[in-house]
Amino acid sequence: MGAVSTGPRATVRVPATSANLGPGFDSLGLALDLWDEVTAEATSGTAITVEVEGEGAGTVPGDERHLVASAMLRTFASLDLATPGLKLKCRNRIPHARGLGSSSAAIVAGIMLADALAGAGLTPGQKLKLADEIEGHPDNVAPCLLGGFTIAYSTEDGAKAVALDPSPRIRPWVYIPQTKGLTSVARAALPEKVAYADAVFNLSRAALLVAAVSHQPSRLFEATDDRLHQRFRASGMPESTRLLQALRTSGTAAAISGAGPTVLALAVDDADVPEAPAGFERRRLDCASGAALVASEGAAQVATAANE
Ligand SMILES: Nc1ncnc2c1ncn2[C@@H]1O[C@H](COP(=O)(O)OP(=O)(O)O)[C@@H](O)[C@H]1O
Ligand SMILES: N[C@@H](CCOP(=O)(O)O)C(=O)O
Repeated sequence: MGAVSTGPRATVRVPATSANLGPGFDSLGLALDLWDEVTAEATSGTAITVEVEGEGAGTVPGDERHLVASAMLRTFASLDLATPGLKLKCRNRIPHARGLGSSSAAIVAGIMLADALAGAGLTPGQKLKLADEIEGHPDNVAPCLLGGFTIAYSTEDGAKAVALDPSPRIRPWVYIPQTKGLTSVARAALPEKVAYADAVFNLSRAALLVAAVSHQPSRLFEATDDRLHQRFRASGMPESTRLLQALRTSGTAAAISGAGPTVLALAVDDADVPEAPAGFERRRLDCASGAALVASEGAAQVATAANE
């Protein structure tokens, strides 16, 4: 087993993401222009400390159980490297447990930081595979890593993805509620089986969505409809469900963002979207590029399975 030297420091920025986009359950996702920034330093000893500013301050763990730290540990282990002491500083802007991919952003940040501190040179495909293994579904980690609009899929060799440029005419809006909802809880509400007709419905809408997001935004309203997951989760997020119905009744292309409870609306050009109801904050966000290493110093390249 190798070791990471003491002293290297790296900073990454990772975007929020909106997964599913209606019909593309566990596959489609969009990177959004709202970022967490995390700095990690390898220190002597084995202590792991985490300082958090913004979202999650005072609530997320300050030790190795912190999601960025645990993703780093997992990455070092996959590289057959002993974990060094770690000092993490997180500046968080992505709201937690709202369906905007905060956990995927934390996981991607951890993988990228461990890769940078170790000088391992993991490829985007290797990072995606590892991120999916940690997160359990690939649709947020793919746009977080690759940016833009992504189609992610699972294979026997792990998750893979294709990234496409969303049409520049698309303007994402998010309606973020004050109430939280954990993805694990929303996943537990899903049935084991779905009706064949509903599967066919979603297949056609997900395929249409790829065309609509890429170059035919006039189809977005029809393309964001879903029959596989939103209805089963509705009782767990009644206010978001009411908002979703109101938006769609007004002709706005809208879906639950990820597992909710944020609602995503995709407007075209400068079309107006309805005001937020009480209890929600409405924000206009641009589509975004993927996670980036913004600073790195002192990492010596070590021999690992990734670069041998
Ligand atoms: N930046 C972060 N640092 C530490 N933990 C985080 C971070 N982001 C998310 N988490 C953990 O993940 C949980 C939310 O994950 P999840 O239920 O998947 O919702 P979402 O990813 O949609 O925000 C948080 O309650 C927190 O425990
Ligand atoms: N496909 C997943 C997406 C979860 O996204 P998140 O942002 O809510 O973590 C699901 O719908 O469960």
